[in-house]
Amino acid sequence: MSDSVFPVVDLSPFTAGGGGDEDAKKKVIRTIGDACAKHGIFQIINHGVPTEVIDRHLENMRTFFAYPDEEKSKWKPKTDDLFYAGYVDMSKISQFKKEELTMNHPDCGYNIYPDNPPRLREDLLEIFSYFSRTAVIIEGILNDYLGLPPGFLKEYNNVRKQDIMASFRYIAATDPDEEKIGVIAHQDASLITLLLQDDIGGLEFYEDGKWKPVTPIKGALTVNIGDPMQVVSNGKLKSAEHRVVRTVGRDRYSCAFALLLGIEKWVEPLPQLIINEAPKYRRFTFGEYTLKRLKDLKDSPSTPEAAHTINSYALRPIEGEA
Ligand SMILES: O=C(O)CCC(=O)C(=O)O
Ligand SMILES: [Fe+2]
Repeated sequence: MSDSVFPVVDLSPFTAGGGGDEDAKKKVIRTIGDACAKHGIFQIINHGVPTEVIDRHLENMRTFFAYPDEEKSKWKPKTDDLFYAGYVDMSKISQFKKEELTMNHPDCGYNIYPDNPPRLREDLLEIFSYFSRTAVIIEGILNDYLGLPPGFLKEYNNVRKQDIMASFRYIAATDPDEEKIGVIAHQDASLITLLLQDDIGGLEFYEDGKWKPVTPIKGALTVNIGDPMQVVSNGKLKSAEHRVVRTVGRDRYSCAFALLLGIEKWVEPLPQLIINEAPKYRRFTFGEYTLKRLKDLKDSPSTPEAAHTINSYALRPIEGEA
């Protein structure tokens, strides 16, 4: 089904109506948890987001990003705040070779919905709510894999209004010899990220000294672990380093849904997970972490070592990492 090294997991025991059988659920928990411990990334099928909702979203984004600049510019963010919404041409302000349309959780109080293509707002709301449901299922699976009390992570991360969905168009490379990075290597600020990519490919994860591609599978979603999940799990689940490489002659469309913490939340190794081992990270608030990430994005640290990463919070050097 996929020649990628990352597992493809059938989520139907958790998504098919009527409740899956317990053994099938246990198997899924084990496979997903082991994948997160080893790679920090896996793909899912039968994840509960209907294929037609996914196809419609990609079609909407192809239509929207093809509009002239003056149309898209009508939907630019109105503030410079931490949280923004709407259309941004990242290639004009950063090293990212992409345009994006960002949507905050509908309850967050700040959103910008382009009025074309028609029904875009309803479609965005629909796919957002599907993604949210699937991400919370994965959070529950990881909760059980870690042996936490039932619903513990859901309770810890109990406010949903800071979640974000961003849809992207990566601009096709024109020359095989040009720099083809679309998004530089990074780890996510989410607990969990869901990624939808079209058939172009280009998403790569760094592991064992190599960049390894995630082969697109129609209708599948890629899931990766972000920094706060690595910390709360005391390093048991791995925040996966990834990047996007552009293709010559073809634009690439993708969409990321981030299950995020509130900025006031403390992030620290959970007490249940440090009974028999020392904590690997100091505690910090999600707000502190987010501000430092944003500063790096604006100021571009001169060396990779100067950049703020999750290792900045390590209490001692983490094995295998500089
Ligand atoms: O476009 C993609 O496939 C990945 C985007 C990404 O890594 C991100 O938004 O954090
Ligand atoms: Fe990412």
